[in-house]
Amino acid sequence: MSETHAATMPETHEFQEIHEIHETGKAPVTPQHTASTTPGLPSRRAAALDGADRLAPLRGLFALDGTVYLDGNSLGALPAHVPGRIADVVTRQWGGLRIRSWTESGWWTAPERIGDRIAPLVGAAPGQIVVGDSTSVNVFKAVVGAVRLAGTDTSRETPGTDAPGTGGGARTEVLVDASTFPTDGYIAASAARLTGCRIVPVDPADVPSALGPTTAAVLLNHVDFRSGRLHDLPALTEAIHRAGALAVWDLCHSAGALPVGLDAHGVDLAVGCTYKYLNGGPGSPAFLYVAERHQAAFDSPLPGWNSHRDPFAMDSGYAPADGPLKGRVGTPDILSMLALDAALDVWDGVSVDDIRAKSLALTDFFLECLDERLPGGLGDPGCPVRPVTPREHAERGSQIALRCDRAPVVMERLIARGVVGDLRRPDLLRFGFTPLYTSFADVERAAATLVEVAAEVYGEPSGG
Ligand SMILES: Cc1ncc(COP(=O)(O)O)c(C=O)c1O
Ligand SMILES: Nc1c(O)cccc1C(=O)C[C@H](N)C(=O)O
Repeated sequence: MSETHAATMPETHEFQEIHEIHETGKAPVTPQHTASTTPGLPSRRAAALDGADRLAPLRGLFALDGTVYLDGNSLGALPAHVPGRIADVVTRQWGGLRIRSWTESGWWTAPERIGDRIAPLVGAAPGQIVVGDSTSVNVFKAVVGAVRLAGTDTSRETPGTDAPGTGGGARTEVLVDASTFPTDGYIAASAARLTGCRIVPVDPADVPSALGPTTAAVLLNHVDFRSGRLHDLPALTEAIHRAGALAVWDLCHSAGALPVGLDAHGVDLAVGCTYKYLNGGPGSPAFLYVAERHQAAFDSPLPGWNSHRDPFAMDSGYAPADGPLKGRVGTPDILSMLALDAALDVWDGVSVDDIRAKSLALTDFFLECLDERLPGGLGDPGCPVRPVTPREHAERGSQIALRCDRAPVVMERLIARGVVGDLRRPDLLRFGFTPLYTSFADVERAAATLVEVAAEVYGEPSGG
């Protein structure tokens, strides 16, 4: 749990102090901050960048304090209107309408309705995304579903009865990103065992050479959760298809952060969480995309009653619904789902291309500020932090990860000074940049505080 602890919010007095700096432009003088280099006011450059930023007004839609919040790649900030909407769901819909809300408040159809709201953000036409369950559960549905679509699930009671059957049992490998977020690796390994496949961990760059006639499916992360590296979804999907296999993408770190183009690039299945860049709240439900062309043959390994063609027939025999509804399982978590529904309102009229442009400008500016302010710059051999996120825009997600051998103490002190990133053990500092609410002034303050903390920590005997 130490990562979670490292991301704990500052104590109240620290909040107040930072708030004061922000509001008055003057750093309060305390023993800890006497020699602070934290700029009171943004530089002209940061102010100009903020002045020219057409997404800047969206910041006002979020409940933010004086903290610089750079952890939206783990848990997005709260859109300010969500508590009111949830209060209405609880008191009027649940409290007043009670069971009538399943129909009158649209509860029953929320998974596919909200899926259609997420669709344009990931480049999907309506009718292909369903919201519900966790990302982990959706990885299971997608990987087993992909292997079945490849026609190679050797463990099925009636093999080949309703799958296209392109492999005739020959496609027995599932390739998985070797540096994947752990849950994907665990679940894919279990999915492979259950379908009579073998799991093959592979570096995403080596996927083209690892593909072959035995590959059934490939599970990849669009953006690596540690390094922030963006993988080439169009090229990898194409290579996977050339080998006759199916591409399953985990979009947790790209949905809401950059254009994905699911339909345009012919992705087969995809999953993603909604609590990072989509700001759906802690534990908000994940989403599952099944490309329209696969929906008829998609055979969910979790065919719960909510995916039945006529759930209230309470039939003992299973007959799947059409379209994305096949991805549903059991009763949706309505409170979380409707918090997400409300949170998605901030996207009305927002272009994902604008989000991407700002994301790259924010991460460029962060690196630029560090380069200017760290003695010798980021390239100096003695520099205490080294970027592991690629500099090339085409390979960068919306976070910057810095390797730092004293990362735990550096992140603890950053958080104590109101700059919230997170730690991935043993030596990674992660900073996520959510273009909807992060300003260039925030970025500058984060960089200045990091320079200040690094000077302090590296001026002390190690172990401190
Ligand atoms: C790439 C990736 N996949 C999956 C998950 C986890 O999914 P779940 O929603 O099941 O906790 C995360 C983050 O928690 C993630 O970063
Ligand atoms: N899902 C999380 C949670 O329930 C608790 C703490 C962190 C998370 C995360 O999302 C971690 C995140 N996927 C990561 O990139 O590290």
